[in-house]
Amino acid sequence: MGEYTLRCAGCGNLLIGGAASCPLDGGLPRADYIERRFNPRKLPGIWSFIDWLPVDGWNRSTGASSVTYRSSGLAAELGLDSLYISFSGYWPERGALMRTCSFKELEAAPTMQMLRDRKAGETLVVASAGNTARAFAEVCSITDQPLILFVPVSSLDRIWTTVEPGRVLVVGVKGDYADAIKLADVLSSRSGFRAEGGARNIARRDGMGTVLLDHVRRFNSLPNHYFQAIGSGTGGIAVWEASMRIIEDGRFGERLPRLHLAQNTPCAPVYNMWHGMGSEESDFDAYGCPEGMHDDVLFNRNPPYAVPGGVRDAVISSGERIYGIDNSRAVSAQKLFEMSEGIDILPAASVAVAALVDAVESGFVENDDDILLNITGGGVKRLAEDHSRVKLKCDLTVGLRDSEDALSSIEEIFA
Ligand SMILES: Cc1ncc(COP(=O)(O)O)c(C=O)c1O
Repeated sequence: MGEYTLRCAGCGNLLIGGAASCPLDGGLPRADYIERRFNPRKLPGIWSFIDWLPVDGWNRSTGASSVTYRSSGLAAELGLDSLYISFSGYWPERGALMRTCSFKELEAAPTMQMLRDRKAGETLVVASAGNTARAFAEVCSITDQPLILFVPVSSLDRIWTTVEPGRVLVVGVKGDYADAIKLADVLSSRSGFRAEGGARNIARRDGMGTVLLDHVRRFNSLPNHYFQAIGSGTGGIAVWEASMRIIEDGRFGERLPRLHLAQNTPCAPVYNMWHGMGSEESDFDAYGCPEGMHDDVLFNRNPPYAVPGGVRDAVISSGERIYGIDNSRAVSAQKLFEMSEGIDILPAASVAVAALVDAVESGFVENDDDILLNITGGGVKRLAEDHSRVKLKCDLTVGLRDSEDALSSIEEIFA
């Protein structure tokens, strides 16, 4: 089981009592696991990495892992010798069994297990524009844990499960993802509720870090490059942290994989900040963000960019770059991937493919480099061939200004 002490990812200060933030510099909490060797166990899915997950137990019915394979189709199109694809989604022919079809399932399963281990009986509160909500709804329905989801009304169509929905309350928010986060924050500050925590949630990060661990388990070394589409960038931080643990083991390489993180322009706060451009809310309002994005799940107004242990530290420490991908490049990349690999992918994932195409064209990667491309979601069409989906009904709709009565009634229901 993943025994650890909690430390600040910035200054290394020991954090007590599951702190979400370092009192000295505000840095992200990071699990410092007692186990220093990479030693996957004979357990199903992500639970095989249990020594580096902040959980005591595991649940056989949850925890589907990503699948890593060596590409031939896309690799040939791009002239790459060693392109590895990490696929999070549903593609049983490759062994990928994530029925909610995105890497958010890697976050949901250990988060719910950690909550169960704590035995505090709290109800988890999650704000999401889609894929995260779906992942948590599925996992909580399987594990029979209560969950409250705050989802922008425009994203409600994305909330479905492949099992009978459990104790999941769906709150439709009249507003965008940022408004959903504000309302979730208000509710989770009340007694009996717990915020999921976003980038500050170590279970979430270490769950996503298993993408890198699966690559190392299968191919016995760290890749030279890692490509991913980001909104908050938490997956990038997670892979950086997992890589540091692997390097400490000493058997799989000494160099951190270079992080190539990609955002969908013009709604791209991390890209703007990295390139020294303004990232004011008003800039994005002027573009009407997230409207018109190739995938609006990639828009996060407040990413953990400058916080100690956050995205900026990860990219500086690992080297490489943050890409701005416009819709037309993302559309072409999606077609290229689906045609060459033979599986449908979520639009968000195509932004990472476009970044890889850009890197190849610009000479940022060599043909014989080991490259890990994270396809963060896919297989929705493939899933429809095997499983039916249950759309979750919206239990109530609230706006930022008229939320108090609704929040009080939720408190009563879940008290
Ligand atoms: C499929 C997919 N890829 C990538 C991302 C970006 O993840 P993050 O916001 O953690 O950077 C998301 C976010 O929801 C997603 O759903």
